[in-house]
Amino acid sequence: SFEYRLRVALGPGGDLMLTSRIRNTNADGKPFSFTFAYHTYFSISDISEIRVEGLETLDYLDNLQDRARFTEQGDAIVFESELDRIYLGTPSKIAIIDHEKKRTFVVRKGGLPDAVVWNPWDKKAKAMADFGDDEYKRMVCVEAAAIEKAITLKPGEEWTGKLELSAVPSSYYSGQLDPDRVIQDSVVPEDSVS
Ligand SMILES: O=P(O)(O)OC[C@H]1O[C@@H](O)[C@H](O)[C@@H](O)[C@@H]1O
Repeated sequence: SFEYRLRVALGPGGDLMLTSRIRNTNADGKPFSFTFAYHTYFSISDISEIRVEGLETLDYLDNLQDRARFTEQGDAIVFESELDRIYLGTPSKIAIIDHEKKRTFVVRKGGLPDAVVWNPWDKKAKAMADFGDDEYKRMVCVEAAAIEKAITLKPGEEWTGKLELSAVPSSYYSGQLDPDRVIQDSVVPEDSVS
């Protein structure tokens, strides 16, 4: 058995912080193992136009190919068909850049080494009962996760997994891959950036 506690905090600027704590409450001395993902869906202008940055050059398991392992080759993730991947050993910040809406979502995480990126595209969207046929065009799912290596807790041990989501106004400058810079540069006029 286990105890799960979720702390939800909304910051003054609208940032959302989720803190999950899971404790093994087994009385019989047995360990408890689990995998974890915050299934966060982001509202975007157009799935064909956005980029996900921060996962380039990383290895991923492809859920559409029996979790075969590949290495990301692009300088950002772009979407042109169904995609369902588990990126491994990811940095603590990932950016979802929506040029059309001039908005960047920044995902910050702790205790969660992996990141799932998912969009069902048209065929799977049609097959899902709780998902509109066209809704895949305006969403992307980026999940802070611990999947490749299950977390194992001894009795009494506790694990903490944190997620922080923020939306910042932004223009996308080609080649700007660091989410830190996206935040800092978001107020800099476009013509002052080389
Ligand atoms: O409907 P949910 O629980 O948000 O899950 C959606 C997707 O979540 C992802 O984590 C999975 O990799 C996908 O295969 C799955 O379809």
